[in-house]
Amino acid sequence: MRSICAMRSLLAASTFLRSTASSLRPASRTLPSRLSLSRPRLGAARPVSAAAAESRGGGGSDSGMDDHLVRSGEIHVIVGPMFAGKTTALLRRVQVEAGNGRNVALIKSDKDNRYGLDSVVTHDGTKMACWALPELSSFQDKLGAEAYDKVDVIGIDEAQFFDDLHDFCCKAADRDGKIVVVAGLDGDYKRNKFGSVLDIIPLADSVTKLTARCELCGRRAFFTLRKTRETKTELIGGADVYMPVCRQHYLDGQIVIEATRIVLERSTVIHAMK
Ligand SMILES: Nc1ncnc2c1ncn2[C@@H]1O[C@H](COP(=O)(O)OP(=O)(O)O)[C@@H](O)[C@H]1O
Ligand SMILES: Cc1cn([C@H]2C[C@H](O)[C@@H](COP(=O)(O)O)O2)c(=O)[nH]c1=O
Ligand SMILES: [Zn+2]
Repeated sequence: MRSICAMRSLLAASTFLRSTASSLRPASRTLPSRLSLSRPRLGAARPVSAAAAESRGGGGSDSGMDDHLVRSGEIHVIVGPMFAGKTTALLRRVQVEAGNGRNVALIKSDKDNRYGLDSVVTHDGTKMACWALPELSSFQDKLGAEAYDKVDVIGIDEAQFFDDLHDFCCKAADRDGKIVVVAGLDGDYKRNKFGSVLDIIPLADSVTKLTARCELCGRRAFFTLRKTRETKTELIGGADVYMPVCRQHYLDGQIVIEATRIVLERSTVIHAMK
């Protein structure tokens, strides 16, 4: 009996909280055209803190209400092994958004110097101009506050190389109302999680895991095999160093690599003893 009463009071409390919450939530509405010109994407408006509104340059509106409204941000994550089409998907999404009149900005890690630092380039040569940055926190300063405020969509490539990915995505989507599209490796060549990519899954609206084709059998490839003996986690490279493989060929590859390592170590010892 006591538990039924407790359940009833919990239900009553939750009904109260729900009705209070909906009365606090502003109705979705169209922003003034002055804003919609530079910010065509109008998601559901929702409250933000005064400090957040201020940091977005949120002052200066006519109604006073506007200072506390911001578009709802989004985070979309694209993961998979190398050669799966992550960068292709990212560029396509960013180009569609730009075609819809949104202001877009593309960022990649400056660690990836494979094709120079001024553009993101796919493995089959499609290119788009980008900001190559050492860390995401420098983006707002690089762009300037005014330009940052006008950006609707932020694309991030090679996300595994950014240590401040989680913090940046939180701020960009939750505080600043940006659409953030993130492409990166979920796992490294050892199939361990890579950088902070997996840490942003709980923040995401959508997660897409792409697959490549196994270079050895043509089946779906979920993993990236490193072809060299280098063991550091971060090693920039393309098809010269890596290949996409299915589960079976990943495991076979690990056996071959391990066997090679043992043979090479033995021959070094034998050579030293001579
Ligand atoms: N083993 C491979 N070597 C070189 N290019 C490949 C290989 N497999 C696929 N590709 C090409 O790479 C393209 C995907 O490139 P990209 O979008 O840069 O992938 P990701 O960002 O996931 O590494 C494919 O459409 C295909 O043309
Ligand atoms: C597996 C793996 C990859 N890398 C590097 C190699 C490339 O420079 C990028 C991945 O590029 P892509 O756009 O996904 O093809 O990451 C690494 O440093 N360590 C690894 O284990
Ligand atoms: Zn295979």
